[in-house]
Amino acid sequence: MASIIETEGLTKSYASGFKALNGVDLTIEEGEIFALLGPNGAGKTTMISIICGIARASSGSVKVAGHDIVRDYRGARAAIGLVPQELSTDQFERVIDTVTFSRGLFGKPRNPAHVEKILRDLSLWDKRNAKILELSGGMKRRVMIAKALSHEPRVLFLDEPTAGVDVELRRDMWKLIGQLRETGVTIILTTHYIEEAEEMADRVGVINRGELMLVEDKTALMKKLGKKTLTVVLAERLDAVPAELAEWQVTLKGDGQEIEYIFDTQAERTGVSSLLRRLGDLGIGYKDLNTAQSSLEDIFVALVHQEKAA
Ligand SMILES: Nc1ncnc2c1ncn2[C@@H]1O[C@H](COP(=O)(O)OP(=O)(O)OP(=O)(O)O)[C@@H](O)[C@H]1O
Repeated sequence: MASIIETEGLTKSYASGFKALNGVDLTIEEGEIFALLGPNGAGKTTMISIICGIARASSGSVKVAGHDIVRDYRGARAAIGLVPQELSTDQFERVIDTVTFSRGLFGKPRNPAHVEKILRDLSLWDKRNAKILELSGGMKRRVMIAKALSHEPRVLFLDEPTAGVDVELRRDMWKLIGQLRETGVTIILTTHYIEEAEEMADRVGVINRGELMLVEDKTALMKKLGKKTLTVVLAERLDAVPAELAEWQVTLKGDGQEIEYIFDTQAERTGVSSLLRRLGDLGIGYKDLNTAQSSLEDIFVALVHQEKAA
């Protein structure tokens, strides 16, 4: 795969002297969905703003589709569609007009067929003549995406696409992002919702205090850093965890019907077989066993925690 965005040594110090980004090197491959995860104030918006040419880096460089964001701003910017966190569009304007106008801003010739396609893809065609203020929150967000796609960008930035939306709408948005990817658009999203990265992303970058702590393939990351939970479904319920199981630090779940044991998949000894042997020695029978991978959330919390401790 070819890269579509390359940042090198990206650093941003605000006028206050605060360093919001500190030497970020990142390459985004064309066609992938990349999730940038980080706590509040980590530097996500700062990073997007610099890549999109809205803010200037203090040092370092950004290339978008081969165009330097400073020396060839127009070329770089034309390759980018940005869906900002906040809705920013004239409330009294009609849907079709605002999308058509956005396209014009990039100097692209009128293309009603393209605008129609976007509106249809985003299920906004029936609402094309509605004023923005007449739309639901979810529709307004989709209008923002339609605007960002109006000039046929190769990369779409979504800054917290589902912040503050209900679960159903969030799922719709995920589906939509998946469909957009099918069209070949590279998608970069920032999010606080780990499940969003887990659900959507091909690769994940974790940023904290202006530094990119890791960039990794999502599944590899979950495997590498993840822990697993073993649930032992007991033949008979227990009132308490027997003292003989203390070394595994198991917990009793499901009203005493299950024992839960968390283990490190990478450890030389996971403790699983010794735990099962001990259960056998104690005459504790079980009906079923299952294991589950821990979530990206656990990984993320552990990472940020580790860094704080350091
Ligand atoms: N114009 C500015 N002047 C000074 N400091 C700023 C400015 N803009 C952002 N910052 C600081 O830079 C840091 C990174 O902010 P940024 O908005 O990039 O974080 P974020 O990761 O997007 O956070 P959130 O998830 O809360 O949106 C924060 O500490 C913020 O206070």
